[in-house]
Amino acid sequence: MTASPPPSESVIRFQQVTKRFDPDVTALDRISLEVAPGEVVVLLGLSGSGKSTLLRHVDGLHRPTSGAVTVLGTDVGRARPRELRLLRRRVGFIFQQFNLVGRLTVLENVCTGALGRLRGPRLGLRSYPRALRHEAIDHLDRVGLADQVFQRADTLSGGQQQRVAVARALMQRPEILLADEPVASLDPESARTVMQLIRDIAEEQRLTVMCSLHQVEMALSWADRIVGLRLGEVVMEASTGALDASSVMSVYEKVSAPMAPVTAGERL
Ligand SMILES: Nc1ncnc2c1ncn2[C@@H]1O[C@H](COP(=O)(O)OP(=O)(O)OP(=O)(O)O)[C@@H](O)[C@H]1O
Repeated sequence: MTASPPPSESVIRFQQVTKRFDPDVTALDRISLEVAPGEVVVLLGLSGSGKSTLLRHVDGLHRPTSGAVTVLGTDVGRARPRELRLLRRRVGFIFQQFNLVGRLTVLENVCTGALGRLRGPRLGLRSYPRALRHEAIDHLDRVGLADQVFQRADTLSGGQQQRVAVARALMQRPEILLADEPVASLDPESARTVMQLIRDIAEEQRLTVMCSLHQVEMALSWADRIVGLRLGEVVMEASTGALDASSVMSVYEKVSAPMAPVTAGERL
């Protein structure tokens, strides 16, 4: 399959990146990838193919074993802890399980997205500056939850909780938005709503988005480009306009396990 031409100016660049967790587990295998500003990229692949590991390199939660990851000009492999903290402020992350604090209100959960911009810890909603609380309400309005601001987060539906997580990520004023299977726990209708919301906001704010998904049709209608991973390697990379569902399904071909050596005893 023909790879799309590399973007001229990239905000995310993987150069021959290998990640080993131990000598037996190669999670990423010589990955080279570039993502342009404002691009929306979906990672597809079987469970264990390396999607989460790749995403976690983009905000410096992992460092490469070899090769280089450069994100918004920061060399993730060489950055000092402080530089990584600064990078993480510029990168929002949305997770499958939302990761909200259930006993806090929706508004307070969203405010926590701004903690990287504030000095010192915060305790209670009123400890956040008023302007910031208003900013949080604006984001909740954008995700359609302005009437739920004082609800406890754990009383909301899964789709609503994920919209709160989107609002919380926006409080970071991110330049890159990462999403790791953001709709895997949602019913189809809520999944469509959340994905459309992320896409619309990404366009409005010119965010660069990298998202792992398991839904091929959704990926095709949603992304600008699809990157297919298998056993930590990029096995497909193309803009969605050049793809159909059957060509994408090749990413999911099972890799047959290596043949066990036949012992002399078995030959007899
Ligand atoms: N912290 C870790 N320590 C050891 N091995 C890990 C660690 N994180 C991931 N792995 C291994 O790396 C490989 C890739 O895992 P990863 O979670 O990136 O896959 P994935 O494509 O995101 O899977 P899924 O779709 O199930 O989330 C797997 O073999 C996994 O077991």
